[in-house]
Amino acid sequence: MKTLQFRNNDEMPILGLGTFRSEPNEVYASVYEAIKIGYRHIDCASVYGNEKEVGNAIADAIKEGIVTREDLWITSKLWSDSHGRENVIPALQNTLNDLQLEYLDLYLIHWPIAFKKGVEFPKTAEEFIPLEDKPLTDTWKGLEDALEQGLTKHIGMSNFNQNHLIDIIDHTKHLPEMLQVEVHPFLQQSELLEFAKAHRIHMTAYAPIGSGANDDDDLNLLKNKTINDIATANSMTAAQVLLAWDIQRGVSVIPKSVNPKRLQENFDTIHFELQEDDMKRIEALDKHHRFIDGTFWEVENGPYTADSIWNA
Ligand SMILES: NC(=O)C1=CN([C@@H]2O[C@H](COP(=O)(O)OP(=O)(O)OC[C@H]3O[C@@H](n4cnc5c(N)ncnc54)[C@H](OP(=O)(O)O)[C@@H]3O)[C@@H](O)[C@H]2O)C=CC1
Ligand SMILES: O=C1CO[C@H](CO)[C@@H](O)[C@@H]1O
Repeated sequence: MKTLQFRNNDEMPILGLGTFRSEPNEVYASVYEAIKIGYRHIDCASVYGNEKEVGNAIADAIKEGIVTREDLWITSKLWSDSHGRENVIPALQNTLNDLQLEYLDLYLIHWPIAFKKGVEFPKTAEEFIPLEDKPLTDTWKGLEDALEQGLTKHIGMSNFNQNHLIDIIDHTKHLPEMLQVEVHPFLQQSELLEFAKAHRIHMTAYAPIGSGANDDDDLNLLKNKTINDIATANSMTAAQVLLAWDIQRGVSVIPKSVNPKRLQENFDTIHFELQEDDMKRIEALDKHHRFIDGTFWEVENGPYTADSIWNA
């Protein structure tokens, strides 16, 4: 499998498994089956509420000799109620306990937003903490502590824009190595990708096949005519075209599925390559549309609107 190479020569499989909205009662089978298929990269987060079940699947796969810990690349993310240098390692320890691991391969700050301890999603303005009081640079120091203590091999961030990144890059001892953001043909993030590449920061695409959104046919990536025409011409499925497009741009993908057939279908993308013409046709589809639009951060008289988060 193609990999992304890190500064110390560690390699992350470019295709991994997502676990958001994989219910605790279905995520065990999804992760276990994925590992049997050949997935070696799993994307987790404490806020997904299923890390214990993910951990059970990983532990069983290791116990049964299907993989070793070293074969796997495990990513997790710091939730926003644990920003601040002193809160990072305790939060990471909880994740490690749940996942039954001694170390992560990659730990990310999930959002450039801080709120009070124990809050899952703020419902009032008072539950947020202004970044002036909990600067991202301070939280980043907590990730650096975790790195130096060997609790994670790499550190990075998610949902950060260029300004957030510059803030960290300008003040850090250990440079970030990964930026996880929403990427797909309707939100190509080309400028951010160029910026990241220029700073030797890899990019991972979340929601690479549209995050299950299917209310509006015009915004359904899997039903898009161009994607389906390319799929038919190349004996691929629409999902495989979407994943192959990211991979060919050097962007890692972490499609979520709890369905064995779709897990296999997504994994099989590694055998396909798109022609330059097809890449160009997909380039023309950008609509700057977000499936994870950040509206869930909007509360009455609160500090954020969806737009302000992306443009801060
Ligand atoms: N950092 C962040 O803020 C975020 C990170 N993420 C991460 O990225 C991962 C991927 O994003 P996610 O939002 O889950 O969305 P995806 O783009 O991976 O889409 C998942 C949806 O597509 C369905 N699906 C999977 N494979 C296929 C296929 N081959 N054909 C048709 N439908 C398919 C799944 O259903 P089924 O399971 O039934 O197959 C599910 O409904 C997450 O799971 C999470 O790990 C996601 C959002 C935000
Ligand atoms: O990873 C994620 C999945 O979606 C959540 C919203 O429901 C986000 O908070 C988060 O970024």
